[in-house]
Amino acid sequence: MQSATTTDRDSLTSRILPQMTLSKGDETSSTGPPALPSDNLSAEKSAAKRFEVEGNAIITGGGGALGFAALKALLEHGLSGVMIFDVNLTQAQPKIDKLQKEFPACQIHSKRVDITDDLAVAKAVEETGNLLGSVDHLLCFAGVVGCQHALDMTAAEWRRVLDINTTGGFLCAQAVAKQMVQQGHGGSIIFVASISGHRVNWPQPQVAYNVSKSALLTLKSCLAAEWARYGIRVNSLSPGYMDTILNEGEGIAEARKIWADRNPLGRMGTPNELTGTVVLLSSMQATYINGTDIVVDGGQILF
Ligand SMILES: NC(=O)c1ccc[n+]([C@@H]2O[C@H](COP(=O)([O-])OP(=O)(O)OC[C@H]3O[C@@H](n4cnc5c(N)ncnc54)[C@H](O)[C@@H]3O)[C@@H](O)[C@H]2O)c1
Ligand SMILES: OC[C@@H](O)C(O)[C@H](O)CO
Repeated sequence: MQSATTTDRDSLTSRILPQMTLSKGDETSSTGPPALPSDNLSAEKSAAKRFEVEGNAIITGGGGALGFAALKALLEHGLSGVMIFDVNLTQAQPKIDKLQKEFPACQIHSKRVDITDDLAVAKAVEETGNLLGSVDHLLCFAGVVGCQHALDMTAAEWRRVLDINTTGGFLCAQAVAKQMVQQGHGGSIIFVASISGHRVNWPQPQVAYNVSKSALLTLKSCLAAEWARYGIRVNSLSPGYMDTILNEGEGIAEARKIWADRNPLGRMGTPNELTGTVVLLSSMQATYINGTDIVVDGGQILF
């Protein structure tokens, strides 16, 4: 049997799918998958230049350790403008101001946004589009961890973790995808999942966290399949144990030792060891990478 052509596939899709409610740009994208990105892969672009990151980004949790390291790396690779959404910018704002001085040609903005608030997210994404001229990348770093035994888990704590880590990611992706569809030239969305989405953490009990990250991996796959027709690539990365404030605090010293002992490289990772993957997925080198997850864990999940 012959495989379905693009036209067959689109006609099938339009019969089966409910009507999309996206307004501007939707009709132009409904005739088939987007063409290859203009001349960005042409021979005159050197291999190094293909790692350049074009356009503007929203980074949720950009005030945190991993999000901030990613932001700096993206600026080093050519990002034009950025808006950080973070619920707590108190510690981060002086670092953000310093970064603006290091990269005077880039626009670096931050906004206090709770990513679980759908109306606030939609408004903030629209404002960002108006301010920067476009939103071409979304990187979802905002997240929280919680360590409770399943038998002690309250409904409120379960909902808090899922709401921030999973629903918050969906709300940001949906608002940004609507903006990207209107812009008409696609974009890149990256969720920050975790090795916790792939397997159960040890020794800490983290049922809500693990479920939230596992759901994020499925969310990434679903959106990658749905939004490729708009030129939007959706991927995720799964860090292992990184040395950030998320993994500090009372009583965690023993766990840190266990994590390092069970890692083939014998140590936790640093925020900068994640940035290469962030740049790769955001760059023109990744135009055919869609719906995948990249584990950056020093081999933690091998043991
Ligand atoms: N550090 C690790 O070992 C590790 C490993 C795997 C995955 N991750 C994931 O990476 C991401 C970043 O981790 P990190 O180590 O930088 O942690 P972090 O605590 O330094 O940063 C998280 C940021 O998210 C923000 N945030 C929390 N709730 C929010 C909300 N409702 N709205 C907006 N912002 C909110 C926080 O204010 C903070 O700035 C998280 O999603 C985390 O689950 C971390
Ligand atoms: O699985 C690794 C991370 O997601 C995280 O650092 C850890 O589980 C938090 O305790």
